Amino acid sequence: AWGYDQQHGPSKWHEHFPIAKGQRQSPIDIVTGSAKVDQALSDKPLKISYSNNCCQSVTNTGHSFQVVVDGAGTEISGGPLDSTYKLVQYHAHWGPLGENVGSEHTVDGVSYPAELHLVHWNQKYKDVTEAVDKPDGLAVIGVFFSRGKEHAGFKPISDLFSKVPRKGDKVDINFNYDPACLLPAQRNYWTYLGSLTTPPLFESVTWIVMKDPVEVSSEQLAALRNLLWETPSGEGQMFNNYRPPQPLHGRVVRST
Ligand SMILES: O=S(=O)(O)/C=C/c1cc(Br)ccc1O
Ligand SMILES: [Zn+2]
Repeated sequence: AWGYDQQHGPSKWHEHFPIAKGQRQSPIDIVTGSAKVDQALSDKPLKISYSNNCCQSVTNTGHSFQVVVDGAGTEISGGPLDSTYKLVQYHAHWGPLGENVGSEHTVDGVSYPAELHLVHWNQKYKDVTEAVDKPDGLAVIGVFFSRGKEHAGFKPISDLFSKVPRKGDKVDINFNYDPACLLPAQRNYWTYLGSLTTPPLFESVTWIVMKDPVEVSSEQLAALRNLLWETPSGEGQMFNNYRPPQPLHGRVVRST
C-alpha cells in the first residue's frame, strides 16, 4: 500500500496510480508574481458557512488525523465555485519537529510547518463517493499553519490526537466545535484546478489556498506527532506526510 517512506512514497505512487504524472496534479509551488488577480473572484465573494455541531469524530487514518464532519449546515459557495459544496472532512500534513517543512503547497518556494485541508464535495452529485473523481467534484480549502502563539480554536482538536495513536483509532467529538475558527481572519486566497494530494490522486479538486497562515504553538505542532504510523523500522511518530510540489503544466493560479 502507498505511504511516504522511501519504498512507497510520492516518487513511487505513479506505479499504482498513473495519474500521479497527470496534467493537473497537486500540490504546486504558488509563484505569487505569476498569480492573476481575478476581479470575478471578489464580485462573487467566497461564502463559507459552517456550523458548531458538524464535527463528529477524530480518527487516525494511518496517513493523517481526520475530523469526520456531518455535512449538514456546512456549505461553501461563490469565488471560483459554480455550485454549493459541503464539508465532509478535514485533516493535515506536517513535517519534523522544529522545521519549516511539512506543508504541501509552497509559496515562492517557501514551506510552512503544516497545512490543514478542509475537504468539500459538490452538491450536484448524490454523495462524496460520486463526486470524488469528477473534474468539479471537490473543493479543498488549504490553510497554512505557522509556528507562534497557541491557537485556542485548534486546542480542542489537537488535545485529541493523543487519544487516537494508532491507525483506525477513533474518538467522538462530543462538544460543540466550529471549524471556521481554523480559518485566517483575512480571507484572501489563491485558487487553481488540481488534484487530491494522496492516492488515488483524482484530478477533481478546485483548490482554494488561503494566503494568510494561522499561528499554532510548537506544542500544538508537536501534538500532531502523538499520532503514530508504521515506518520501515516499526511503529513511529507520524510526520513528513506531505507530497512535494508537482509540475504546473501551464495552469494559471488566480488570486483575490
Ligand atoms: O489531501 S487532500 O488532497 O485534501 C485529499 C483528500 C481526499 C478526499 C477524499 Br473525499 C478522499 C480521498 C482523499 O485523499
Ligand atoms: Zn490533504
